[in-house]
Amino acid sequence: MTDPKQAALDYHSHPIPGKLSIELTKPTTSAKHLALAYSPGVAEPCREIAKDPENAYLYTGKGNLVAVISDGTAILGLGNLGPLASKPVMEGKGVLFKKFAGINSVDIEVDAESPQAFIDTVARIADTWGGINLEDIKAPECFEIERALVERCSIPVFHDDQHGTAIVTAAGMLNALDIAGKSLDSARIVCLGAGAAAIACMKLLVACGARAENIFMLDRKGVIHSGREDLNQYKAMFATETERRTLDDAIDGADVFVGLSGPNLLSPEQLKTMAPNPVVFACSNPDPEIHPTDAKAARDDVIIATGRSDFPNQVNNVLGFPFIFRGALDVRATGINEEMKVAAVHALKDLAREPVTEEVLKAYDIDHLEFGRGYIIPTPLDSRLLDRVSSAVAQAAVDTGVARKPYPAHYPLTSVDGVYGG
Ligand SMILES: O=C([O-])CC(=O)C(=O)O
Ligand SMILES: [Mg+2]
Repeated sequence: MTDPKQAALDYHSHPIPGKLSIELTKPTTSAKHLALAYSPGVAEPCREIAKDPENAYLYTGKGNLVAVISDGTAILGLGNLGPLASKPVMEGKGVLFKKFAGINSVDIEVDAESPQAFIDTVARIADTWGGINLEDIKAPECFEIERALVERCSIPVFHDDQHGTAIVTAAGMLNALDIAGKSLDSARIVCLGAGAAAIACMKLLVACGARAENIFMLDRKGVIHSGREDLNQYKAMFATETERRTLDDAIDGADVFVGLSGPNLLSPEQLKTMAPNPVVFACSNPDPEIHPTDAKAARDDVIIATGRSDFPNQVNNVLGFPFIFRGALDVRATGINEEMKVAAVHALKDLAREPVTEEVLKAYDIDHLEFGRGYIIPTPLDSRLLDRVSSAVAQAAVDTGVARKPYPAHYPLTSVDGVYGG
C-alpha cells in the first residue's frame, strides 16, 4: 500500500507542481485576436469601466472571481506556519471553488506584520474581485480583520473558518441531534477550542436554538467560566457560571462534543462519560480530536463526524463556501448576512434527508447510504448541493435586500457548466 504521506506529496507535485492553472476564455490564434485581447482593443473596456465601475462585471472576470486570502497564522489545525506554507490549502480552496461551484479563484498569501497591515493590503485590492474568502487567520485577530473588511469593501467578505464551518456544523448538528432523539434547545454542549471556528459555531448554534448556558467552551486553560479574568471579549461571550474546570468535568454527561482544537484531545474514557447517544464532531484538521475508529470502539451509540474526506459524516466548510459564494455572486450581493447563512444551514440539513443519488454511491464506492448515524450531512460530491445551497443563499439575499441583481433567471443550476447562464 502506498504511504499516505508520500501519496499526498506526489499528488501535489505530479505531473506539474500545484493544483491550479489558468485557462483562456477567448480565441488567441490570430493577429486580429491579439489586437482585441491586448493593444489596441483592450483600451475599450478600460474606458467603459473608468466611466462606470459596474462595467467590470461585463468586460472582466470579476463577477465570477473570488480571492482566497490568508496570512497563514492558523493553517487548518496545524497552527501558525506562515503565509507560504498556507499556499497548498489556499490552492485547495481554489480547487473546490472551481470543481463544485464553477468559481474562479486565486490564492493570495499575505506576509502582514499586523492585523492592520493585512486589512489595508486586502482593502486596497478588494475592488477587482467578486468576493473575498478569508482563510486560516488566527483568533482573535480574525474577528477584527473580518469586521473592518466587511465595512470597507462593497463585495462579499466571508471568513470561511468562522461562518463556513459554523453553517456546516449547525446543519449536521440539527440532523445528528434529531437522529439521537434530542433537541438543540436542551442539549448540553462541550466545545473544545475557542478560536475562530469554535466561537462562530457556538454563536450560530445559539442562533439556531441552543442555550448559551448549556455550552461549556474550553480553551487551552480549561473551561471558560465567569470567574476567569484572562478572557478576550469573544471568549467572554461564552463564560458560564460553573464549578467545572477541566474537560473531564465538562464532558461528564454532555450530549454533544464539538472539537475545533487539535489532534487526540478527547480520550475514549472521556467519551464514555458522555450521555447516551452522544454526538461527537471531532473537526480538527487533518487529525481529529478523537479518531472515529477509537470513538466507535469506546461506544457503539456514538454519532461521530470529522472534517476529513476519508470518513463518513464530513463536517467541513467545503459544503458551504463554494455554494454560498455562488449564490452571493449570482445576485451580486453586497455581503453575506445572517439570513443567507441560515438559509444555507437549512438547505444542507434538508438535502441530507433526501435519498442519496447513484452518483454519490459511485463516488464513495458504496452500495447504500441513507439518512442516519452514518449519514447526517450531504457528501461534498453530491452535485445537488450546487442548486440547493446556492439558490437558498441567493433567495435570502434577494429577500433581505442585499442583492444588486434579481434572483437569477438561469437557476436552478444543474451543473457548473451552467453558471454563466445563457
Ligand atoms: O481546510 C479544511 O479542510 C477546513 C478548514 O477550513 C480548516 O480546517 O481550516
Ligand atoms: Mg480553514
